[in-house]
Amino acid sequence: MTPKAAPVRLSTASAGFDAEFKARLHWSADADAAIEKVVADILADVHKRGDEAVLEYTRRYDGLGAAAVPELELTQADFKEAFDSLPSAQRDALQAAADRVRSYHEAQKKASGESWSYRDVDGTLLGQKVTPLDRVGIYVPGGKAAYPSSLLMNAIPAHVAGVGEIIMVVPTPVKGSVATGGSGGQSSTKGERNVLVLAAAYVAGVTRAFTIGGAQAVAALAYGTATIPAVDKITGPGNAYVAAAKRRVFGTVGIDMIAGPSEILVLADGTTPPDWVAMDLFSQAEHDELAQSILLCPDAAYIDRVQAEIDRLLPGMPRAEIIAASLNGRGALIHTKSMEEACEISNRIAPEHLEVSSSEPQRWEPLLRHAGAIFLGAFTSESLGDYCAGPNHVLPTSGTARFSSPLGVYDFQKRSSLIEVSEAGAQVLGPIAVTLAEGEGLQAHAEAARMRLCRI
Ligand SMILES: NC(=O)c1ccc[n+]([C@@H]2O[C@H](COP(=O)([O-])OP(=O)(O)OC[C@H]3O[C@@H](n4cnc5c(N)ncnc54)[C@H](O)[C@@H]3O)[C@@H](O)[C@H]2O)c1
Ligand SMILES: N[C@H](CO)Cc1c[nH]c[nH+]1
Ligand SMILES: [Zn+2]
Repeated sequence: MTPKAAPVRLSTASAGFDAEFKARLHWSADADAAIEKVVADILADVHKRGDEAVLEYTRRYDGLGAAAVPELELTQADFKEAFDSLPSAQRDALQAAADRVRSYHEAQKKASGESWSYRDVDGTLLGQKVTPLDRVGIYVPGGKAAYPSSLLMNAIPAHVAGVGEIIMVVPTPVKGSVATGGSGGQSSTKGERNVLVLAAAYVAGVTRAFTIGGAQAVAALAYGTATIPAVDKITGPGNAYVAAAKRRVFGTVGIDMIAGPSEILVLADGTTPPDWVAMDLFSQAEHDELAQSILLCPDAAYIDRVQAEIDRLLPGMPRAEIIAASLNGRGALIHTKSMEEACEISNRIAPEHLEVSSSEPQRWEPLLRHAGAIFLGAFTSESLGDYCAGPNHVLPTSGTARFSSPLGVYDFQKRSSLIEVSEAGAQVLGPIAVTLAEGEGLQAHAEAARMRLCRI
């Protein structure tokens, strides 16, 4: 029997609203002690024993047996074969999505990812040199579902940035292994390779790829092994083991972010068909029992209609159990006094995805300050952004949109300041530096500046 999904109903007019709202707001990324221990041990072991440890954990958690890590490497021929084997509709869709994601990120690079400089009147040059990372690792999740779209969202901006080598890791668990929800049964040499993921690697231009996952894959990328090259930065989403491992290797390598469960917030003025809104709430709820779907609306009768559509549509959903668990555990339908108040609450939540499901989206957009991605108007379903609109779908979650941004070309670049002081410029800057250096008691600094004075 299909479970019932009844997200909590809240009203900003009720006295207890603030407390109820806070209680279910953000997923806590607080360390789960058991996961932390497992991950710390895996990282230390891979650091010490390299390939041997990677093989052992891949057998234990993904049920995938191999005699040596090179057997776990996918080849360019595997990618091409997968691409060629796709039905033309899938091939075209993959290519179309990749083209749009590439165009968007090329525009992003043009707007904010180029070197720049200027000269003072005395000829001193100041600027910033932007360079791509040499080698990055992208984590493509593969435990419970396959994510070719996430592969495109990581590899394409890396490519556009000009990254030299893109090393992909993707688990290909054997059915019944721990990663697929089993208890880790028999090991086999045949994992579940997803054809669309391999084809996406072909379309996006991945350099090398290994069928490993979890903390052992993050460790291999961070520390390097005899077979797997160490990278400069690891990007991409993953489960709690992947997130804990990324947090721990930060410093040895860069990371993009720690992405928590998916979130969607729909800000509705009551003009969108309510079944569209119900399905949009489902679209993120179906990712994970811990995903969060919230509706904010000033029209109580409309909220009733959305709940009626939730009841009508849920039984037809293949992932109804997950959707119901997510909506019951973390969902909310919130009645606000006005759209203005709804915008204010949305800013407090700072959701990963924010849909402005309104006939006047441009009226509300200026009021919205914190969100990973903002989807304007009834036709802009969040799912279009997940696959093919163009912007990146790897976004800050759990309120971190207050201070961080979508994955982008800038995550695959770094910046160096450029300073070329002319002889005349040294006469202007020198006395300032001398005074400040002497104030700090740093004589060598002062002398270095002074030596360059008075030559003209
Ligand atoms: N934010 C985004 O853009 C985005 C996109 C796609 C997926 N996701 C999320 O990424 C996550 C993917 O999770 P997943 O599990 O399907 O795949 P995954 O690849 O992240 O994790 C699978 C790996 O976890 C490890 N593992 C599993 N159970 C373990 C255990 N008991 N002990 C030690 N290691 C263990 C295994 O090594 C396995 O290879 C989901 O939460 C999904 O919603 C997010
Ligand atoms: N919505 C997810 C990010 O929160 C990305 C995704 C991949 N496939 C479908 N959706
Ligand atoms: Zn999604």
